[in-house]
Amino acid sequence: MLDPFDGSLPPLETVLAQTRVVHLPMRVKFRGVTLRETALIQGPAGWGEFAPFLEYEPDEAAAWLACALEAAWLGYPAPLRESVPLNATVPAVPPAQVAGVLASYRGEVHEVKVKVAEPGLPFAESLAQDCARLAEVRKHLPDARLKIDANMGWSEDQAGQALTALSDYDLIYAEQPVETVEGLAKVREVLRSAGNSLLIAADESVRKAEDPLRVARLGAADLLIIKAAPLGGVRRALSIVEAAGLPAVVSSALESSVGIRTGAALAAALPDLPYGCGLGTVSLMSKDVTSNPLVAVDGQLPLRDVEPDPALLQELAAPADRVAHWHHRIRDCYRLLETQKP
Ligand SMILES: O=C(O)CCC(=O)c1ccccc1C(=O)O
Ligand SMILES: [Mg+2]
Repeated sequence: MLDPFDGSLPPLETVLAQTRVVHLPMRVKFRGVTLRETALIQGPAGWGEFAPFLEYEPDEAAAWLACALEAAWLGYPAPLRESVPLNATVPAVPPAQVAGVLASYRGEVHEVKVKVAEPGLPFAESLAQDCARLAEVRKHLPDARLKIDANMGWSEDQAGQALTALSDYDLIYAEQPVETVEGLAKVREVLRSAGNSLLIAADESVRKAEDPLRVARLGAADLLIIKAAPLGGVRRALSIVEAAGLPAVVSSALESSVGIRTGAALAAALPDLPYGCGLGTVSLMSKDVTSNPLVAVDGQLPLRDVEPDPALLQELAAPADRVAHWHHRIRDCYRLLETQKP
């Protein structure tokens, strides 16, 4: 694995001493989360964010720590652009809430990603809700580019049906309709045989895969969704995109403005950026660690550093038992990174 630290991580005790754990309340529930718990780490190059979801074990979370340490100790590769085009993200909300979500994005919205296939409902009902949600977005934004994210929520048969129905909303791509790489390839093939040119994007098949390049090798997707943290940092994510040879869209992992800044650095360093990136999720939160949140205006996210506000870090600070839990996570992940050293 590419190791930007060249075998020498910053000392663990320094990392722990420079870590702040915060609670960020969500405006709307997203991926089942109403309160986002995340750790911010300050190093000589700036701030990094360590935000693996609570259920992630160290084997998965270690890459997220590598990303945070890279941001805080090494900084970012040179940017190729000064701002990054974004999509607005609409969680799986009822149609009546769509206007409110869209209103939380500042200025014009040109591209929207809509979450579909929310777990917990029978397929037909969930598809009817997805159609209603997309129709509502289309009603408010007749000219926007729309895309969907199913987060592996469909079987192959369901995906064929759902994508055929949802193609009526003129989508630019569908993110991770099914779970497996083979499934993505099959769904894509079925669509093509039916004369449907809807593009397929791989997300979980890249960020949760042992081999993130398998999707590209098997021709299972038309584009990749990439996230800096689960891929082990900006430099490693860039090398994966280069090796894959597919267009890429950078997306958030529901971080504060600090983690969004890392995503922006990744997006800004990509030679090609054909779609809006999913880095607008700060707008789905009601609090942030800075009074100057890294949000897009008119769909463009400016590339700038983010400095958490000490008063906000204090106000949003997680209780002591949660801090102890995150120190534990960091220790476990750090040990794994040490053993993964080349
Ligand atoms: O891509 C976006 O528009 C927002 C980010 C997003 O959807 C997301 C955020 C956290 C975890 C997973 C995902 C995902 O893309 O599946
Ligand atoms: Mg996704």
